[in-house]
Amino acid sequence: MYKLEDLLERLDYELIQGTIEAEVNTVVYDSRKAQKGCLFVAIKGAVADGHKFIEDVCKKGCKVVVVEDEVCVDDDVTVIKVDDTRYALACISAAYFGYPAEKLHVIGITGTKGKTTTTYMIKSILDNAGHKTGLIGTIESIIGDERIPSSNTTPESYTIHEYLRKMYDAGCDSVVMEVSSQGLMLNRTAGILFEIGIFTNISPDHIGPAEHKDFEEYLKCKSLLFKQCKVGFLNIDDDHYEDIVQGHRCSVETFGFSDAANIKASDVKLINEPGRLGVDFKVSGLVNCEIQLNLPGKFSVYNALAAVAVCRFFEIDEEVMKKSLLNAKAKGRIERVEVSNDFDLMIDYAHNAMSLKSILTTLREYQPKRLVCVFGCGGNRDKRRRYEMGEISGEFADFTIITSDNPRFEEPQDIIDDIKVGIKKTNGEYIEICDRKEAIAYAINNGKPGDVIVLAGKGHEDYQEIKGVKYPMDERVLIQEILSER
Ligand SMILES: CC(=O)N[C@H]1[C@@H](OP(=O)(O)OP(=O)(O)OC[C@H]2O[C@@H](n3ccc(=O)[nH]c3=O)[C@H](O)[C@@H]2O)O[C@H](CO)[C@@H](O)[C@@H]1O[C@H](C)C(=O)N[C@@H](C)C(=O)N[C@H](CCC(=O)O)C(=O)O
Ligand SMILES: Nc1ncnc2c1ncn2[C@@H]1O[C@H](COP(=O)(O)OP(=O)(O)OP(=O)(O)O)[C@@H](O)[C@H]1O
Ligand SMILES: N[C@H](CCC[C@H](N)C(=O)O)C(=O)O
Ligand SMILES: [Mg+2]
Repeated sequence: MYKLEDLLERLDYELIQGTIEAEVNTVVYDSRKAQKGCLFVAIKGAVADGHKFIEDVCKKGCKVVVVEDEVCVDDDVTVIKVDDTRYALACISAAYFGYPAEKLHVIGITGTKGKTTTTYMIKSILDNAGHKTGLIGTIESIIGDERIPSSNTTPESYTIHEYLRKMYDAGCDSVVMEVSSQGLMLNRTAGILFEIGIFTNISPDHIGPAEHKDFEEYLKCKSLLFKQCKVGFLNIDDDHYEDIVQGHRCSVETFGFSDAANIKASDVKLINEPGRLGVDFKVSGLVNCEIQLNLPGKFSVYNALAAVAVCRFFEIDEEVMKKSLLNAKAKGRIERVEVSNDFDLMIDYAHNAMSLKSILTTLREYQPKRLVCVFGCGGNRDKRRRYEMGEISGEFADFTIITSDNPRFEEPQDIIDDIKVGIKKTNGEYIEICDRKEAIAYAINNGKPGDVIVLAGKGHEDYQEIKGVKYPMDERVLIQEILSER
């Protein structure tokens, strides 16, 4: 049992009725999980308002409700009023799980692109150096040997503290987590003092009715991380570096190609050898060494520089760092799959115009004979992605194979038709093959020496979602089937 007073110790609140001596057995923020003796936090969400379920949770035996609005409940229920129930949920959850964030080295990464890739780089280095490192991000959360698939990049605060506690119990000493702008905005990480905060980059994204109202708000949310970390490692080359760093409350170290960077990259060499599409570069400033990556492009250099900064902080042995970075990879992030000695194939998670442009322009620098892009777009998602990705692929790939992604509740052909509107604005050559496996087979079976094929959009996903059902579909498996059927 937990004493309410203890759960509220870091929160400003008003006791409306009842007593802070009350005891509760669990904390819930979803009425469907309410049970006898629980504390319920009422959250106003994008779709529902938790306050509407208060009568229901009280009927189920809830002892304490934490609210923003006035509510009418029986006298035996304690009512706690706060300004922001999401913030309250974060404070209460931290207390409920025994403040696990304070028992771990917590590294948070924010930015529009590169978060997932950089978390895996850092986890791999720390683990190889003898730390035991948990991970929370877009693909999954990793707690010791357990891997839990994610539904959000940065989960709700309750889940974060639950996972951090499990990590601590599993013997982890550190955790690296993606901190999305929505996570910061919605107080999912409120109350956590990150030991390290990392900023990769920012460009317009996640702007829309369910996300941020405009770029200014998006920018402001990302900068919040540097008001709640001890040390910040920031990309100084980003156009919005000054905006992000403004108002910071941490010590700052910068990375980038700029001369002003504390950790500076130079002498970039793009490597295109049989079996290795990568990049080598020199690091100078606070760290002096040479790094080799088996990931292509300048953007991979940025992700690695952030990891190098973390290594300096943890005093990681240089050889361990270099070896770990050479082997670093994240599932579905420019993931190279061996299909032929003649040409390369990558699985990538680019699912909007910005990331598709970044992956295609990066691969173009390696001067492939042809750059072939296989992609579709998700159904029931922003339609602009379709026109824009069509245009990008038409402009930056030599040949596009338009196919299906997760059609969800839409007709795949309608989505393809939208993509065609974009691609037709360019002179880009394309064909459409709705079935994703057939599309990939076409790309592989028509691969020519020197080609680079990108399968964009599904990255780590191992399913295809059609009309509410997730059917197994892993591009790695499809490729093996295609190769064995040849
Ligand atoms: C818009 C948004 O951020 N939605 C997130 C949010 O849902 P919500 O709080 O708005 O939920 P809601 O359905 O309106 O319900 C409000 C409250 O009523 C409660 N409720 C609801 C129904 C009921 O019967 N009883 C009840 O008590 C709910 O439990 C909730 O507490 O809280 C949920 C639980 O934490 C999230 O899973 C959900 O993320 C959705 C799936 C989402 O798509 N979010 C995106 C915008 C997002 O957060 N993305 C970022 C970045 C991704 C990236 O890096 O690209 C992320 O971190 O994932
Ligand atoms: N530093 C970077 N700058 C620009 N593009 C990048 C960078 N790192 C990776 N990318 C590209 O963006 C895609 C997504 O990368 P990653 O998953 O690491 O980013 P993320 O910030 O976690 O994105 P998301 O918000 O989609 O989860 C990659 O597949 C790659 O094409
Ligand atoms: N978080 C993104 C992922 C998209 C991945 C892509 N495969 C799709 O289904 O559109 C979204 O849900 O819009
Ligand atoms: Mg991510």
